[in-house]
Amino acid sequence: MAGSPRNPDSAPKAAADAAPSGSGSGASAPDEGPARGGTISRRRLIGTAGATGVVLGAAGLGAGYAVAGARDSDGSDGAPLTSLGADSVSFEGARQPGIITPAQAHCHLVAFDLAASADRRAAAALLRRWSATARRLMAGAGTDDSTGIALDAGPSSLTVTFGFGHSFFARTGLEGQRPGALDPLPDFSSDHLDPKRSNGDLWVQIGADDALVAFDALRTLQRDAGGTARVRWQMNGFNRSPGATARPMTTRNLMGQVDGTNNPQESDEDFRERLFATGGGTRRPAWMSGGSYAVVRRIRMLLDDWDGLSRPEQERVIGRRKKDGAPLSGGSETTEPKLDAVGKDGKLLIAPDAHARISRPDQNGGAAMLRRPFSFHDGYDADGVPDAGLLFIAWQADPHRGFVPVQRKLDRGDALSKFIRHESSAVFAVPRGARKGEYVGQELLEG
Ligand SMILES: C=CC1=C(C)c2cc3[nH]c(cc4nc(cc5[nH]c(cc1n2)c(C)c5CCC(=O)O)C(CCC(=O)O)=C4C)c(C)c3C=C
Ligand SMILES: [Fe+2]
Repeated sequence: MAGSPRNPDSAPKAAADAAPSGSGSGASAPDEGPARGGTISRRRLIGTAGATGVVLGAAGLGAGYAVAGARDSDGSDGAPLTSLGADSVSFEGARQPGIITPAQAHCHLVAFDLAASADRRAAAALLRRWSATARRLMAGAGTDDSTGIALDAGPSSLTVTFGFGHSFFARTGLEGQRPGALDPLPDFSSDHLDPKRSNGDLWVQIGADDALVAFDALRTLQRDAGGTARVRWQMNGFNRSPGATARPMTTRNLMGQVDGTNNPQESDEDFRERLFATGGGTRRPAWMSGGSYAVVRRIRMLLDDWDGLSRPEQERVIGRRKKDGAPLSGGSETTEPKLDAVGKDGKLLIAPDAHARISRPDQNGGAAMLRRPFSFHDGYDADGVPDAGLLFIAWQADPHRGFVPVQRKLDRGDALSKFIRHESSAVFAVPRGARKGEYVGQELLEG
C-alpha cells in the first residue's frame, strides 16, 4: 500500500501531519484535521479532488483518481488502487479515529446490547476482537480474507470508533466507573424518541469513502460479536463523495444548506478542553481521560414542509445564505456574522430565532460541540413522505456542558424546529485511542 496511515484524531499533531497515506493524500494539506467543517472538506478534497484534477487533466482517467499502485495483503500483485482507495487512517493514537477525521462519504452507526450471559470478561474479549478487526481493516489488510466484500477496494479512509453507553456499566458490574457525563439527557419538548432506536450498551461508528468497505467492516464486526452482543439498532448515512465537486466546499445537508461552517477548529485555544475529557473524581474517571462523548440523534427533516418555503424564508430560518453559507449580515461563508446588523426595515438581518444565531457558543454560556453528521434516507413512508434527515453526531468533553444547553435553547425557540423531528437519541463514552498492542477500553475493562 502506498504511504503510511494518518490519524489526525490520534497522533500527536506533528506526527499525524507528517504521515499522509496514499498517493492522493500525499498532496493534501499538512495540517489536515479537525478544522471547521468547511475547512475539513476543503482540505480533504485538496487531498483527493484537488490532486485528482491534476491527474485527470494529465492522464484523463475516467474514474477521476490517480492510480496509487498495487497492494495486496499477502505481498503478491493486487489490483491497482486509486488514491481514494489507498487512503488509510491509523487505528492507534491518542484519540480514536472518526472524531476529528474528516467525515467520509458513507457511514454505518450500530448499537449493540450485551447478551444476558455476557459479563465483563466476555465484554473485554469482544472489545479485543473488535479492536483487532478494526486495526486490520483500517490498514487495508482485510480485503482478501474474511468476507471478500471489499476485495480490491483498499482501506478507503475507513475508520472504526467504539463507545460505551450508560447501560453497559450495570451489565458488567462497572457502575463505579460510569462517568457522570453519561447521565441521561433531559427530555426536550420537541422529542419524538423511539426507545428501540435509542441508547444501547455499545456503539460502533464506521466511516469509509467506499460503500463496500464500510459494509465489509459492519458485517465483520457484527460477526465478531458472536453470542456476546446483539444489534440493537443500526443506521446508515452518507455525505458528498470526495472529488464530486470541482471547487469543494463545506458539505450540504438534505435541506440544501451548507452545514458545518462554524465548527470548533483545532487552532482554537479551547479546542481540546471542549472536545476531550480529563480524568479526576467520580464524574470523570481516569479511563476516559483523552476520550470524548458522542451525542447521536436521528433527526428527521420534514422536507415537504421545508420545500413549501421560499428561498428567502428558508434562509431566514437558518440566518445564512443557501447558495454559499454566508451569514445574512453579509460577506462569505467564513465571515463572522454581525448579530446586531439591521436592514432598511430596521429588522435584524439575522432573525432573533435564526438557528445559526441561537446555537452559537456566545448565546449559550460558551457551550460548544464538534458536529460530524451524516445524511440519511430510508425510503418513503406510506403517505409518500421522505424518511430522510440528519444523523446528528456531536462530540464534546461533556454532553451536559455541550449539547444539553444548546438543545435546551433550540427547544425554546429555534425557527428550524418546525421543520425537524428528533426521532432517536443516544450518548456514548468514547475512550482514548488504543496504543500499540492494546484494545479500545482496555483501561476500563481491565483496570
Ligand atoms: C443541539 C445542537 C444542534 C442540533 C440538534 C442541530 C441540528 C441541526 N442543524 C442544522 C443545520 C445547521 N446548523 C448550523 C449551525 C449550528 N448548529 C448547531 C447545533 C445544532 N444543530 C451549532 C452549535 C451550530 C454552529 C453555531 C455557530 O457557532 O455559529 C448551520 C449553519 C452553518 C454551520 O455553522 O454549520 C446549519 C445550516 C440542521 C439541518 C439540523 C437538524 C436536522
Ligand atoms: Fe445546527
